[in-house]
Amino acid sequence: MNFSQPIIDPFDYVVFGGTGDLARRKLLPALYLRDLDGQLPETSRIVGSARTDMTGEGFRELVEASLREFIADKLDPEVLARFLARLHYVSVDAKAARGWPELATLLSDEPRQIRVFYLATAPELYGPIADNIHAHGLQTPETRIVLEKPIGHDLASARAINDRVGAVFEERNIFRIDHYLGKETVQNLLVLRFANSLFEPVWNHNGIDHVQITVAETVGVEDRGGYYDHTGALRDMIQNHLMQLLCLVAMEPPATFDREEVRDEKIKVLKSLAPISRDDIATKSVRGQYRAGAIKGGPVKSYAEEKDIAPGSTTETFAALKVEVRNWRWAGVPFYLRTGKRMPEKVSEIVIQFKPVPYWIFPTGSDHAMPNRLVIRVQPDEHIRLHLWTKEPGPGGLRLRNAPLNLSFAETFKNNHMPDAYERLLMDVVRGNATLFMRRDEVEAAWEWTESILDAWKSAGDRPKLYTAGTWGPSEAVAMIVRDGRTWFDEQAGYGAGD
Ligand SMILES: NC(=O)C1=CN([C@@H]2O[C@H](COP(=O)(O)OP(=O)(O)OC[C@H]3O[C@@H](n4cnc5c(N)ncnc54)[C@H](OP(=O)(O)O)[C@@H]3O)[C@@H](O)[C@H]2O)C=CC1
Ligand SMILES: O=C1O[C@H](COP(=O)(O)O)[C@@H](O)[C@H](O)[C@H]1O
Repeated sequence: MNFSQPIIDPFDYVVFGGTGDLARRKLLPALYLRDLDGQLPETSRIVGSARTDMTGEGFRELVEASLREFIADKLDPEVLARFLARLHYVSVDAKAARGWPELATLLSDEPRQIRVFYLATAPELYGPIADNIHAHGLQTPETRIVLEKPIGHDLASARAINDRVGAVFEERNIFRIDHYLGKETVQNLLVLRFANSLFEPVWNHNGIDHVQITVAETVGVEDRGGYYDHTGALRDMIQNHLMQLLCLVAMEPPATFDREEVRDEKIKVLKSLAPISRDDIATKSVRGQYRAGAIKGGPVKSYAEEKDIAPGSTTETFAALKVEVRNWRWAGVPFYLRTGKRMPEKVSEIVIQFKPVPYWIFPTGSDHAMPNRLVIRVQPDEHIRLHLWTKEPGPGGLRLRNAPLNLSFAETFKNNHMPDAYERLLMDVVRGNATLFMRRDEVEAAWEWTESILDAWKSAGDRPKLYTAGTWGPSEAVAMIVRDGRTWFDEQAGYGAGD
């Protein structure tokens, strides 16, 4: 067993929605992996909860099957037995009285453990669950609540949830999760920017031409059509994950790594975003929806044919935006954002495109004089590549080649475990460390800005452009950036060489 992580304080983790997709695919495997790492104290318990009637034994079987499905290669029989023994199940209806007294009885066995209520349910249940926690006296001084994204459907519903949960829990005990903040490469953005002296002098409109943020997925909506069809890519991905990435790229250095200081700087970025109005949507936004196509050689159906999608749905499965951060540092530097389902590959990446040198002195290659570029690959094949011009070795003329300095996580940190984002975040909740979680004002500022786009699309009656599954979205997304004399970064296209 590897005790590489300090054991944390004993806890009871109550997962509402404990039988759902998120709990089975991410939360319970993450808790198992922390147990495997020796981080969970002996008395810590995990309580699954949902409306479905199920015995503790039934829940343990469900969880074991999930672990075998999602992390089979990490299963150790001794740890598995220990982990399963921590599991309990209580059938609770979030909106009714059923099950709450039983949950209270179970938790009262360990009144001194840190208590976490993780709400892996639809956001409409967050208010009722908070009320019931209060009504049944389940809160101790060391009780935290975790809210999954999306926090609401728009600004008004987000405020209503925040008000209702905030009436029961102090802000310091509310953990609004955005799992992108738990990704190693996303946390590393802060280290890259603020622990190295190299970048800061050019990390502004003097040194940077533009920024691209791409979060592409090969999957479609899978079994989540019911949720996705009234959500869409803007609400599902841009309002939260891409906004957080943008904040980490654009924020000012916080005075310390204190949670409030980091979050204070992020909110300033969100408040600097120029709204995208109805007049802007044609030039600054693209909505798309996939039609049938092929992913990695296999045919896939259209969005319209997926399960639980309303006939004639106009929900976007792809969105691209040109975003302006209106402040001194970023004046005139566009941030191009795009995200979509059924893209050719799963890749999340941030590209910082630097400006060219002021004058090209080399006799050849000027037509290829691609300026330096920093590529931060969030996932998969995590790496940071700084593309530089270099002399190609060899006799004769001076040949220039654009080649990357490559910091590959897999190679550089061969012996380190790359934890899943949820592993880190679930433990941060127990520790009471909210640095990597969103504060109320951040969520609301992100909604306020997102809503400007949703309103503009709605009032213009904007319909998504169809794109073939397995492509990079509608051609309008290419046109949006090409109009500015730029292109989306494509690593496969090569780095260019002058000769
Ligand atoms: N799945 C994912 O990859 C991600 C999901 N999320 C968010 O996490 C949340 C959960 O998503 P997901 O797991 O996919 O959803 P699922 O529909 O798979 O699961 C929902 C869970 O909630 C339970 N539930 C529903 N109604 C009630 C109720 N009235 N009282 C108590 N429990 C209830 C369900 O069990 P039962 O029917 O038995 O009550 C089930 O366990 C959503 O907000 C989603 O947006 C966020 C990021 C990624
Ligand atoms: O929050 C969500 O994120 C996933 C993508 O997460 P990743 O860690 O696999 O990049 C997305 O599929 C889902 O629709 C969305 O709700």
